[in-house]
Amino acid sequence: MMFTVRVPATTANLGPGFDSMGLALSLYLDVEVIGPSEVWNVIHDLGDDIPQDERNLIVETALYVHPSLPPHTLKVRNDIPLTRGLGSSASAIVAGIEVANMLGNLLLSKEEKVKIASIIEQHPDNVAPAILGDFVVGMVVEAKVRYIHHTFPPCDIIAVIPYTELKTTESRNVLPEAMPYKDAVKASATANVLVASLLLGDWDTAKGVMEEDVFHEPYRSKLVPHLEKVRQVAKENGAYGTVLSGAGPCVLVFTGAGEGESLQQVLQKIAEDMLVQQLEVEKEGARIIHCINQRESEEVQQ
Ligand SMILES: Nc1ncnc2c1ncn2[C@@H]1O[C@H](COP(=O)(O)OP(=O)(O)O)[C@@H](O)[C@H]1O
Ligand SMILES: N[C@@H](CCOP(=O)(O)O)C(=O)O
Repeated sequence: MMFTVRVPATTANLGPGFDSMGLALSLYLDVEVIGPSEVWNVIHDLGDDIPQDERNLIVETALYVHPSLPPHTLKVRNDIPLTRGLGSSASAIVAGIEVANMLGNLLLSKEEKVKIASIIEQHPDNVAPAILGDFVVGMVVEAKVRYIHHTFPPCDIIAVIPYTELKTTESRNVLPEAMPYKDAVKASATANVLVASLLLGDWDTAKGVMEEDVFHEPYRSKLVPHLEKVRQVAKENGAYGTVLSGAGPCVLVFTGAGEGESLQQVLQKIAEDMLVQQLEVEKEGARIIHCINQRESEEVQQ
């Protein structure tokens, strides 16, 4: 069987929803399963740091889900920039689950995929929207995964993506071990109001709290000096809100539907050394975009 798995990029946190909220975006990782081979072989152009054998995250995940899976050759096409805060590692994990599901004929449900991926990642904010599409609010506590999947309210989204890397592990290392009770109550209240307003499509309320995160942005801002400048210019131009995408360094700006193009031009002027790109909400999530069984594949080759 030959098939291609497509998995979208994601943005996690949306400001106050640290480790809990995420949104699927219109950049994609495609993994084509070419056929059986003697050893695992991953063809890609992602650089020498990304393994091409069974140590590759996609294969590692597939073997975690189905340890006796026979080796295959995979071909990767990826327009999700790595280590930028757009969920490339989560997409690779989800692709691995989809590969195992198809090759092992496991018939996993979406819920089972979300559970497996969230336990691997320890937080569902990237993997759940990568699997389900659109907007997900979720949690993993002691291997229990709970989530709500919902439509994100209409808006335009601009991503400001530096050409420099910031590994998620590095960006998590600057976070504190604990926070005072009073701050935790404020952080929770802010996230609660944000999620309630997003679920109701109430941007007026959402925009008041989106930039009020207490959990992570205050600690990470020193690693992403462009966040404040982008936020200020976006606000001057009427945007709803600006947040760090995942662990950064990408910054996302949410603005009114139809206003993205002009805001993109303004932001490109102040972020000349970065990629400024308008993205859509990806509604569908991970899927098989192309599949032919062995017989059809032999017929194609004749
Ligand atoms: N397509 C891929 N194939 C294999 N490994 C990948 C792939 N995409 C990402 N990764 C792994 O994930 C790492 C990036 O993860 P991380 O630091 O969490 O950043 P991101 O915000 O992009 O998820 C890469 O350095 C690489 O090890
Ligand atoms: N909640 C996590 C999300 C990391 O997302 P990524 O796209 O940067 O991998 C965090 O903020 O650390």
